[in-house]
Amino acid sequence: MDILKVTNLCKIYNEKMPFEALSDINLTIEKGEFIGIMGPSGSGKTTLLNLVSTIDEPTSGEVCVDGNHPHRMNADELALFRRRKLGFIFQSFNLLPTLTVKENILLPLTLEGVALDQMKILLEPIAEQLGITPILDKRTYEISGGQAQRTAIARALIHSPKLVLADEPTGNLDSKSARDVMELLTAMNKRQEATMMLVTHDAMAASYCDRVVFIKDGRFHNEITQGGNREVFYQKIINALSLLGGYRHDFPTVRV
Ligand SMILES: Nc1ncnc2c1ncn2[C@@H]1O[C@H](COP(=O)(O)OP(=O)(O)OP(=O)(O)O)[C@@H](O)[C@H]1O
Repeated sequence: MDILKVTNLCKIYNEKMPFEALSDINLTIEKGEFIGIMGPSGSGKTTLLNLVSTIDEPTSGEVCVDGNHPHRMNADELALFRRRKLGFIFQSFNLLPTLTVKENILLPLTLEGVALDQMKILLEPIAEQLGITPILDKRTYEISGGQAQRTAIARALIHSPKLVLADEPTGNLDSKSARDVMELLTAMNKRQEATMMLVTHDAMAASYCDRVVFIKDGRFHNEITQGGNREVFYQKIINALSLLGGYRHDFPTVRV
């Protein structure tokens, strides 16, 4: 079953000079799949994420999430669609500093008016799985980067969204925390059958995905699948990136 279907997606930015940032992108993500999107700087990854997350409008083409066409919705429908169907994980965590870890995680349920006892039932297992039960009452400035990202993952998943969108989730983490976060994301992907799309420059992070799609100059370039061995997949990703011809500094060749 398709959770995300992107059809002939194009984006032309139209400021002083029209610029085609995304051309004719087709992408299908099946239920439970964990997909990475990679490509050199300026290749259109953020543009694609912004169109799928409905932050921006396509020039042409379709985005379909779980049978819904968000770009055909009015503002109220779109707000509900984002809240119910999507989960977001950002490089900068985007937690609210005035709230505790627990309040941050519960935010999607609070907005939906979920009863307190139901919130507790949903919170306990996810906090346990992510190892953040002891810090639930802390404020976000009292926790580490790795703990902040685990909090953000809990918030993104607590309402069981159809599609989780992650934008460089390891970008602000040291390599140990980055690895921990990717292992947790993979575990949550498997356990909750959460469908995930991750945009990253980091080959280590991408090696946790089931499939990596490469884009270049706004166009689909190629894709590779993991096949069960993450170390081998990491090497395949590094090879694919070198063939893509991005700038050397784009792609850290460290850490498996
Ligand atoms: N608002 C905008 N107006 C005009 N051009 C834009 C706009 N946003 C992005 N672009 C251009 O579109 C292209 C794709 O940008 P995008 O941010 O999607 O790339 P990216 O692959 O995410 O890059 P990076 O890895 O550096 O974040 C780039 O050439 C960029 O300069």
